Amino acid sequence: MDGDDKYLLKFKGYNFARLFVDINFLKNLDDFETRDDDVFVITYPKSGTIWTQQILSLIYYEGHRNRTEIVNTADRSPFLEYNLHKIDFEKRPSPRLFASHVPYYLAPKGLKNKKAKVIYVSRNPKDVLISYFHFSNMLVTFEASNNIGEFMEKFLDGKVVGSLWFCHESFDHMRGWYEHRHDFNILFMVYEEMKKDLRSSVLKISSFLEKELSEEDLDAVVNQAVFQNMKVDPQANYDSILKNEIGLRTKGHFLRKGTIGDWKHYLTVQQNERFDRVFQRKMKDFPLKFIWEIDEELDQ
Ligand SMILES: Nc1ncnc2c1ncn2[C@@H]1O[C@H](COP(=O)(O)OS(=O)(=O)O)[C@@H](OP(=O)(O)O)[C@H]1O
Repeated sequence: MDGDDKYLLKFKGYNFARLFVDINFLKNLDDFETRDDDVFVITYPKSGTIWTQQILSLIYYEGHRNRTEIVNTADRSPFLEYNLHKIDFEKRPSPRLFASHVPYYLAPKGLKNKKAKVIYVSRNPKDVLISYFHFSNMLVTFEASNNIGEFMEKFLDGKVVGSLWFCHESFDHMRGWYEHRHDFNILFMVYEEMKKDLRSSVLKISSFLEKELSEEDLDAVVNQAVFQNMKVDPQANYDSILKNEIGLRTKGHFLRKGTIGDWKHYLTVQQNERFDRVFQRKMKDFPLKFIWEIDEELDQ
């Protein structure tokens, strides 16, 4: 364990957000008791976590879909390792929904019984970078950077919460989960595909969860998971948590832009080329092809 960073806590090679994490919980994470009907949304930070949490909560809770129960998504689908509201996970009724940023090798070993479900969401790392830059500068609990270039170097070095997006030996996020996919009951989702066709994405998720939705329910899920609606929904937008529980350094929102290709507005030609070089070097033998270059601006 690494002890000298104000913001990062390195545990077994992976950087956690020091101010939100309970080290004793981490030490026992391996043996965390999973249930066969648990569902975990797993992501590298800024890849569509709260979006997928919202979709799961809408699929599982009728009272969320029809808005008869007012419960924050953060409490319906809490973070495993960042248990802000000190929820007693053992006392939660099944099925339990969780979100997590852990790499595959730190996931509770119970997930390897392939009963509990994992939904892994990935996003174009350039958009992750831009989203993460804004998020880190906005919150008092993350280290701020003076500019994108400075943040990019931390990101490429894995000196951020979540460590490396890229592949580097075993300490990477995306490759680890992908290469060990046969050990888990896992569905891979891609932010850009969700953005392009939310309805099909919700159907894909509900089918993986073996939760059949009526047309009316499907409409309700899609409608409440659309960016513009989530952004103004206090149950879903985390605004209150950021402002009242975490603390803002500058004004902003969790649901910032929710677009594809925002990196094009921020990275210089040189920064983009450097990013591409690192990407090509580290991902050259990665078998998945990504569809990140959807020009969403044309669709809006
Ligand atoms: N409904 C919907 N549609 C499209 N995009 C959405 C949606 N909900 C959240 N978001 C965007 O996801 C980004 C936040 O990622 P995470 O939820 O993974 O963040 S975190 O890791 O949990 O902190 C953040 O991306 P940026 O807007 O690019 O910063 C959010 O706006």
